[in-house]
Amino acid sequence: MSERIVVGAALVEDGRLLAARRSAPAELAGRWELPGGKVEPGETADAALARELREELGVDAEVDGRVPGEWPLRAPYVLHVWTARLRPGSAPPEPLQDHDELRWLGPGEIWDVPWLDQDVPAVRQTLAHLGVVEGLVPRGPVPGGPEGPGA
Ligand SMILES: Nc1nc2c([nH]c(=O)n2[C@H]2C[C@H](O)[C@@H](COP(=O)(O)OP(=O)(O)OP(=O)(O)O)O2)c(=O)[nH]1
Repeated sequence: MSERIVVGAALVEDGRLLAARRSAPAELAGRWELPGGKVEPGETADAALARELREELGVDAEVDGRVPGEWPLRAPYVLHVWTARLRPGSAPPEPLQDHDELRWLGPGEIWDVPWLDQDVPAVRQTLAHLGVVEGLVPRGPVPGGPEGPGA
């Protein structure tokens, strides 16, 4: 079966990254992810992400650029991450669909939430990317480093 893309947003505001806690399905509920969803046939990735953010969070977001890399999810899905920001005048994000809690995580808080296992390398790479463009850099041990989880 051919690969299908799930797009996740690195939505950043004031140097903080938005994380969303999944409410379903049961095996993913309670774990945190980058909001987003599946790219539908015929849809571009950035259009899909803007649509998902509108549906799930009620926001008007501008999708910027892709974070290099792709991360395997349950086959046939792979996760791509794009940076995004709220457009001026957008409503603040609310957990309307698929999520029951949202958190804006500052640089020292990124690893305070239990991300989905498969998101850990994606978030780590996203931080490295955002560190360059946003000054959002993690402090303390980084998962995947010598002492962290997800190595
Ligand atoms: N959105 C998102 N989904 C992720 C991430 N990590 C991860 O494993 N997933 C999984 C959860 C789901 O099985 C799948 C995405 O499905 P979804 O339920 O968010 O997408 P959707 O809104 O298009 O779903 P659907 O109900 O229309 O089928 O990818 C992530 O960081 N963001």
